[in-house]
Amino acid sequence: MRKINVFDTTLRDGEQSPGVSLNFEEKVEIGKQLERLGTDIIEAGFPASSKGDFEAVKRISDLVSDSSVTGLSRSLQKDIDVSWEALKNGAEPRLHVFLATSPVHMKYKLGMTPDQVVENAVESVKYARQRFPKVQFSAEDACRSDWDFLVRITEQVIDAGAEVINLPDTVGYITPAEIQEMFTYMKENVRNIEKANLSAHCHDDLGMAVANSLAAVEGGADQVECAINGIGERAGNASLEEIAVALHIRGDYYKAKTDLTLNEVKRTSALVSRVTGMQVPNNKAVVGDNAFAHESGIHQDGMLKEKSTYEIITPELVGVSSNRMVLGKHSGRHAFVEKLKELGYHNTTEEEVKRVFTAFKALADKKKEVSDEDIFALMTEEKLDSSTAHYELQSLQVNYGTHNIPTAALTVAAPDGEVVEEAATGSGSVEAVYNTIERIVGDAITLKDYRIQSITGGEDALAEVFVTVRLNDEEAPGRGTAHDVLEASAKAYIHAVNRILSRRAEGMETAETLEV
Ligand SMILES: CC(=O)SCCNC(=O)CCNC(=O)[C@H](O)C(C)(C)COP(=O)(O)OP(=O)(O)OC[C@H]1O[C@@H](n2cnc3c(N)ncnc32)[C@H](O)[C@@H]1OP(=O)(O)O
Ligand SMILES: CC(C)C(=O)C(=O)O
Repeated sequence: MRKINVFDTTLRDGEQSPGVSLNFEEKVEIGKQLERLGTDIIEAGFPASSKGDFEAVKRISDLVSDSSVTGLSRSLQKDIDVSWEALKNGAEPRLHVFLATSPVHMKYKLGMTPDQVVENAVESVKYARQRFPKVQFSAEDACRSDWDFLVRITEQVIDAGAEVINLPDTVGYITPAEIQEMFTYMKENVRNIEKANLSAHCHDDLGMAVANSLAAVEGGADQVECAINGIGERAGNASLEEIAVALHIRGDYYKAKTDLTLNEVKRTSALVSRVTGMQVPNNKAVVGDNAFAHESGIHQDGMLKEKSTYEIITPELVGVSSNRMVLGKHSGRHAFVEKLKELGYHNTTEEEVKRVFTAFKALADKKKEVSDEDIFALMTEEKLDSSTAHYELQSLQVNYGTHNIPTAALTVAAPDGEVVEEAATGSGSVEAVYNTIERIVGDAITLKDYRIQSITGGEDALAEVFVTVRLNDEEAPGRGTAHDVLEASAKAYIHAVNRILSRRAEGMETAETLEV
């Protein structure tokens, strides 16, 4: 296995993400975490760009000993001098100096001829080598540069003392096949290439930064430059975690590996996301919240039988505690029964599972994700309420408007099996529902207490209603759970009535038994 050096640029190119500006403490915290992650090189900033960046690069360079710390410099002696001041006390000071090599950059941005660019780059590398033990030269916009010009400048900066040559895809333009061919070309045509390592630094403008970095490795790159969560200028850099995990999982194909401590990946990603304020999308590979979540019934069933059916990366590999089975509208019975067991329901009958699964599917149609608390509520209803089911709500419709009298229409299965339809008005929607139930039961019912709470947070949370009602001389509490507040209110009321009727039936049974 070939070792690939990981050059992290979260603190330099990553900080160039529009809207991101890290203070001293934040940069140092990320620097320490990158060392824990095991990155070979940490590009801590651009020392000549500001006093703050200078101080942060200096602090990280002084503090970090297990990674080599570097800073970026233009091809100017004053930038190199400032970088030396920031990095000189580090364990392995290294300079990253760059100059553009593409026709468009040389002509319009730098106003230099190709010969002047070569001359200037060589001078800077020689100057830097008088201080730094290790110098990396980047040919900015290499992927839009003439390959033979790249060969020429590379040979000369290697002769001047550069030991790493970076060929960046500065504007995210190249394709995987092209970059692989370009690296192969450089390996085959640069006469002194054995004295230097080649590095790839890819941007994601066309969404190919990770694919291009891996293709560069196939073409012979010894180093990849990347950022945590793929942050960076414009659409960002290649994402470090995706490259590292791809090399780990597909080492059989790439025949290459990194020395990263992969189980620090998730923690590093979370830190960078929190500190930069750049949220990681849920569906982001490796570190997104959904990366180890399974929602559909067929996938969940496969996972329960054998994890490798649908999981090529174990969550533990990158420091995520476990995968997640999300119960939602696409889930099936296998995952549902597994969840019941996990929640401690070991002795459920097939009939119970069937009924609760039906209620779960109905809820999942209305709610994005069914939580453990929701399932507890459904099971509580099943366990406690099916035994007292005298009246059973079948459907409910409420008509409410600020200028109308609220009207409710309910369909309820009565204790004798008859399906009754009734309607009534009220001063509010809940009262209209309760007046309708009173008509169906055919007896005076008084509401003594009414309380409502949501079971989980969010707009689509389940509502739980608690009531106390009085029917003739008897009082009973009732509880109802539903996605809708009015349905939960109706269920709670009917539940209380059913309890009173059950109590009466039990009393009668006892009296009859006593008589016998
Ligand atoms: C591809 C990349 O990501 S490169 C890194 C980009 N990162 C940054 O630019 C962040 C930090 N930059 C800064 O803080 C500032 O741009 C500074 C301090 C570096 C320079 O600021 P200023 O002196 O105000 O110059 P400004 O940024 O406007 O222009 C850049 C100048 O550097 C020149 N330049 C650009 N690249 C290089 C280079 N590699 N070597 C030498 N000069 C360069 C430009 O031609 C321009 O020169 P000019 O003023 O003679 O036209
Ligand atoms: C300075 C270089 C490496 C760079 O950031 C780029 O070309 O994108």
